[in-house]
Amino acid sequence: MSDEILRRLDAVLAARREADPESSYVAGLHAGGIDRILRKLGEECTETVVASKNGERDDIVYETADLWFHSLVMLSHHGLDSGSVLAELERRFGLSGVAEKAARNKQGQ
Ligand SMILES: N=c1c2ncn([C@@H]3O[C@H](COP(=O)(O)OP(=O)(O)OP(=O)(O)O)[C@@H](O)[C@H]3O)c2ncn1[C@@H]1O[C@H](COP(=O)(O)O)[C@@H](O)[C@H]1O
Repeated sequence: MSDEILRRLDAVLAARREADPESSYVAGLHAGGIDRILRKLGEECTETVVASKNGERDDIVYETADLWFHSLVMLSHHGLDSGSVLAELERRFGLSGVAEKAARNKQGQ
C-alpha cells in the first residue's frame, strides 16, 4: 500500500467525525463512541486471525485490510492518523540500522 492512500483515507476519516451517522458507516462508528469502534476492531482482529489460520491468501488480504481500516478509524477517534504510526515505524527502522545498511549497499560501499 502506498502511503498516499493512507493519507487520503486519513483525510476522509477525519471529515467523517463531523458527518451525519445516517449517511456514513464511519460517522456511525464515531457516533457510537470508542467502545463501538473497539468492539469492531476486536472483531476484525479475530477475523484476521481466523483467515490466517485457514491460509486462504485472498481472505487474509481482505481481512487485514478491514483490520487496518478499523485501526485508522480508532486512531482518528483519538485525533491521530496513519502519519503518527508511520513515523514510529520509521523511527524503529532507523534504530535497527537496517536503513543505513540498505543505503550503504545501494551506494556500493
Ligand atoms: N475502506 C473502507 C472500509 N473497509 C471496510 N469497511 C466496512 O467495514 C465493515 C466490515 O465489517 P464486517 O467485515 O464485519 O462486515 P459487516 O458484517 O458488513 O459489518 P457490520 O454491519 O457488522 O458493521 C463493512 O461494513 C465494510 O463496509 C469500510 N468502510 C468504508 N471504507 C472507506 O471509508 C471511507 C468512508 O466511508 P463512509 O463512512 O461509509 O462514507 C470511504 O472512502 C470508504 O472507501
